[in-house]
Amino acid sequence: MQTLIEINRLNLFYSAFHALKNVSMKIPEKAITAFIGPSGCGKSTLLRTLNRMNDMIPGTRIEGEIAISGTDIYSGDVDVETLRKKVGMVFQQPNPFPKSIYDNIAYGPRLHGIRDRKVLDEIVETSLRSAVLWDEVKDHLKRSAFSLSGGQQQRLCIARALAVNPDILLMDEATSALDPISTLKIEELVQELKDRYTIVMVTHNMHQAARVSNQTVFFLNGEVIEYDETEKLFSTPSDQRTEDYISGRFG
Ligand SMILES: Nc1ncnc2c1ncn2[C@@H]1O[C@H](COP(=O)(O)OP(=O)(O)OP(=O)(O)O)[C@@H](O)[C@H]1O
Repeated sequence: MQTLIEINRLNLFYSAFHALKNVSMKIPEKAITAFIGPSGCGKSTLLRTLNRMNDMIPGTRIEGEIAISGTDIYSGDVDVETLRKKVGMVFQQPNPFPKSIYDNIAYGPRLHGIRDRKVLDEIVETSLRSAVLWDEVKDHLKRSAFSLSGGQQQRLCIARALAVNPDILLMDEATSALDPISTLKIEELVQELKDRYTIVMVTHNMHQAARVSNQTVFFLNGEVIEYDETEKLFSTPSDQRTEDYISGRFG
């Protein structure tokens, strides 16, 4: 598999607190990479570095390099808005805007200057289809996004992220607030999306990582202990600490 994201000796500090320690890894293109590890080990922090969401947290300092398609995203000439268009994000709690279903999806494209109604209609339909939500909402596009169930809202947020045509989709525990059936739907959706997008997901659920991802990264106390093909990491991990974690001996 081709590498899309390359992280090299990354260190991240929240003021004096050293949250990521010398992290290096390669994230393959058009595949699903899962971050696992106990609470507070740095999974979300690393995820947020990939579209520079940590820039918004005062006191955050970064050393090292993250290259996407060979470009260092922390170098001076990178435009953060363009980066975030290419690297979309979905959060733990579905967070639709207080707008209609249609306007949630059209929001990003409009922000990027698309005004033509026909073009917007097409983007709305394609994005909702990609998020396997179209059939459920096509007759009520003017309704508030809040009229949808939690699982539907999360698929709407995925559709909203897809509407600006990203290459990468970051998912931060995107199913942990959902019921098992909605979770399964999102897992199936993610499997479909991986043919077109590079997906990086943080999950607390090891079974989910094992079911869904191609590559798994195990974190402990801000360090990457190991990363490998998911099947290999869960069947024959190389580090005793990974073995202990996946067999439930700690964490
Ligand atoms: N904005 C912040 N300011 C200071 N410390 C932070 C901040 N965000 C996270 N941390 C600390 O950095 C460490 C890593 O946090 P992070 O949220 O990345 O872990 P995580 O593995 O995603 O945890 P969880 O699984 O509980 O979400 C934790 O010790 C956390 O308290």
